[in-house]
Amino acid sequence: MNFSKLHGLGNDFIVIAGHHELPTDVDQLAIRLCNRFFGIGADGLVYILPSEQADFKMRIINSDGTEAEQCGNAIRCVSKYVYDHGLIDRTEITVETLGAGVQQVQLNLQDGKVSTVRVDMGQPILNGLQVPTTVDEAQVVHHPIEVDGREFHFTAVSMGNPHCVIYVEDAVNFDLAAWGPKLEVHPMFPRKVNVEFVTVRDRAYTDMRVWERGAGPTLACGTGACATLVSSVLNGLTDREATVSLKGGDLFIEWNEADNHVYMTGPAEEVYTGTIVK
Ligand SMILES: N[C@H](CCC[C@H](N)C(=O)O)C(=O)O
Repeated sequence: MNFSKLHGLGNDFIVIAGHHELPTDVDQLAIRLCNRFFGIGADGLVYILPSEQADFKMRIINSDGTEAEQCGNAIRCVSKYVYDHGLIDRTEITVETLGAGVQQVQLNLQDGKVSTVRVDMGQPILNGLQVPTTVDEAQVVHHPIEVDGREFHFTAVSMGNPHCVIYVEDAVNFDLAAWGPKLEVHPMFPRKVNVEFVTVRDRAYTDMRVWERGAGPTLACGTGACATLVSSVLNGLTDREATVSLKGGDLFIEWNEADNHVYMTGPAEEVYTGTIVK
């Protein structure tokens, strides 16, 4: 079975196209192939499948075998793959996702290949029970949460997948491993959660480091960057357009006031193609 290895700011994926449905053991396949010593190594396994409501369907399986409803960096990688590999010849395409509906995607070319991608990530979900969290409020903003005797305050945002955004003094040097795993599985999040630690530098620039649900510390998280911008607007900390600077690089995020949609712009790169022999 052939695959391609692509990444969005170092958040990397094994991409498989040409199938009509997920293999029944896709969870075990993702665990095996994403292993960075015994497999190919990646944060996730992505299938490009046919769709009845969009140009393509994307399914994303985390490296722990759990399926995610949406993935911002992966949708940019999928969009690059289908254009660069000649599966489509348009630069405005649509991609069906499991948990965020059909997304409009704009491809920006350089020397005939996709260099950056602008994705309409849809409307953020802010209702506490719908994110989901156990907090029954219309919006969960600066809400207290305690882990191991330390109190944080978080803002909950879903981009199809759940996010917990926490503001800290120095996100770049924050001890992700100490607190990320505990918050990921906190009982306040019925479907677990992606955790973003953020430091706002000014109204158009934030630093963010992420502990991802089902994948751990990644170099970048597209949906997490969208959640960070939405949270920062709700907390009065940034304007509706800002750069979210991640360990792997920068994403430009806009939360459009007119249509309430969040737009994410960033790169996607293909590193190699290969064949899975077992
Ligand atoms: N681990 C995430 C899925 C990948 C999201 C991230 N890689 C992105 O770019 O949005 C989850 O379980 O919700």
